[in-house]
Amino acid sequence: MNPLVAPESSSHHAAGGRCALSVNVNKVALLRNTRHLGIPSVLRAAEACLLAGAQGITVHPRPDARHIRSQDVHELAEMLRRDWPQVEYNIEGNPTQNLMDFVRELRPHQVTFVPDSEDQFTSDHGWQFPADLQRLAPLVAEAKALGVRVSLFMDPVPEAMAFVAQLGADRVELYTETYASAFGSEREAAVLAGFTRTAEAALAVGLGVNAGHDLNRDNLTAFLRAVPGVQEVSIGHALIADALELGYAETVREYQRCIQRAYVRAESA
Ligand SMILES: CC(=O)[C@@H](O)[C@H](O)COP(=O)(O)O
Ligand SMILES: NCC(=O)COP(=O)(O)O
Repeated sequence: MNPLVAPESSSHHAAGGRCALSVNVNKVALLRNTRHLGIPSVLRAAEACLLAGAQGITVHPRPDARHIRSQDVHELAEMLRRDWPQVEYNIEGNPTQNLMDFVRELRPHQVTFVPDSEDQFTSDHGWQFPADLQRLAPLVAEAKALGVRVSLFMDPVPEAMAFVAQLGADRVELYTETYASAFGSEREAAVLAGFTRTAEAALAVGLGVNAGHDLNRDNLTAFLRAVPGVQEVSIGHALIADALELGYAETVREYQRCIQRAYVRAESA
């Protein structure tokens, strides 16, 4: 299969340089896997989200294939290459497990390295530096040599950003669960300030900033207002849950409105 790698100038940003929305379709596959009927269709879900204005598709094929399977990763790559050449394909996973085979074969636009164990319930932490430097260095270099943008899943620790830059990665994906669980509580402002400082540190060393995990329609706008330079959010669990009630198209439009609201205030301030 031809690689999906886009020219360096292709940033896959939403119009106007705003944060792009990448829809994670893991949970569609999770439901599909409870029968042998092929429904709901992962491909049709991705297509409906793209038709409604999503800028990217994210998958996290776990080694136990509990949701996204190897066949899904390949079929999505083929569909995006054929029908949606401007759409970013982001594959997440642990490069010391099953991820690099997908990277070598499909060369997606972006790969996000996540330090999950094989049977992890869901992602719950980022890479630790300097401890993870040595084992990540050749994997980052290999993905980069294949022309794939590399993002590292990171906790909001400003001091760690220099290590990511030292590795030659392009972006960080800030692990936002701590923000999501603090949202609406007295801890929210302090937690959010940690994300702001981390994004500032990332930008200062030349990294791009992505974010994801437990972002939703309630907490997304406030996050984007407070955290500078976020280029992409990947959202799955809440978005697919919303789509069960609202449908894919209305849900994607609603998340895009959440993103737009973050910029309207900034632009009119
Ligand atoms: C890295 C990250 O935060 C997401 O990929 C999240 O782990 C989704 O994975 P699950 O859908 O398996 O929870
Ligand atoms: N990288 C985060 C992601 O893809 C989706 O996370 P979630 O919205 O399912 O928590």
